[in-house]
Amino acid sequence: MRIDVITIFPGYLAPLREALLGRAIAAGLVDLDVHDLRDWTHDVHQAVDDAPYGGGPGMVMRPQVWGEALDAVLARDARTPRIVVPTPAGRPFTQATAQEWAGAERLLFACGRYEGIDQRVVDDARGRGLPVDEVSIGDYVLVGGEAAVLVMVEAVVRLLPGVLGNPASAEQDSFSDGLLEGPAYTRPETWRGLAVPEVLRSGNHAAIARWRRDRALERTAQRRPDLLAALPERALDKADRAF
Ligand SMILES: Nc1c(O)cccc1[N+](=O)[O-]
Repeated sequence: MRIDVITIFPGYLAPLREALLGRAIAAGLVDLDVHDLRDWTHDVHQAVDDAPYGGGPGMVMRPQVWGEALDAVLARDARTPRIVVPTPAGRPFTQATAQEWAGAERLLFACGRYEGIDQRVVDDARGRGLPVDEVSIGDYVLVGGEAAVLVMVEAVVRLLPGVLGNPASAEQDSFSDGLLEGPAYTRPETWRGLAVPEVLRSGNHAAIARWRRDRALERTAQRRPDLLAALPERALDKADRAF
């Protein structure tokens, strides 16, 4: 997978070259290119924004600069990318989104700042038949899209074949089966007077699996009833319903 990121703060994306993601790049599973949007400005001040039409607070990122940057970065590789624009006005980014994007040959993240990118940049890309996703990682206000890119790239890259040491862990993660993960424990058996649930030390794998499923159902019902309501009928077996 090739990943391009266009931003006015390239240094913000440095963590993408650390740890698991860094190892995926070193192993050749991911090609990462981070581009400075200001490389496509032509004025001494390297201006990337301007006042919004219609007035109002803040500044809007200029279409000319973004258009040139996207054209140049698109031309760097023959593979057509899914263009991703992180924005509070986007559709929610979920584990399903990460799984969908993990199948893409190329992702191109366009990081907006200020009040966002002139809408015509997205409209022009879509008008040329390019897939553009405007997505949000959550209902809160960030200063720009870079933090969202760190989140989304990690969620996607960990799903790529060969990235995780144990692929099974991706299948057992929270959300992968539509439920939140239940509590986890490790040694010692008792810590500050708190003991590990006996079933987990029983060696009875069927009982352990049932206990874990019940804790996941319980936690999801308590913390994210919306996820439980969204589960397809077939996702809950008879034992689940008895829970
Ligand atoms: N929430 C937010 C924002 O305020 C600015 C850029 C991107 C996002 N987001 O992806 O959620």
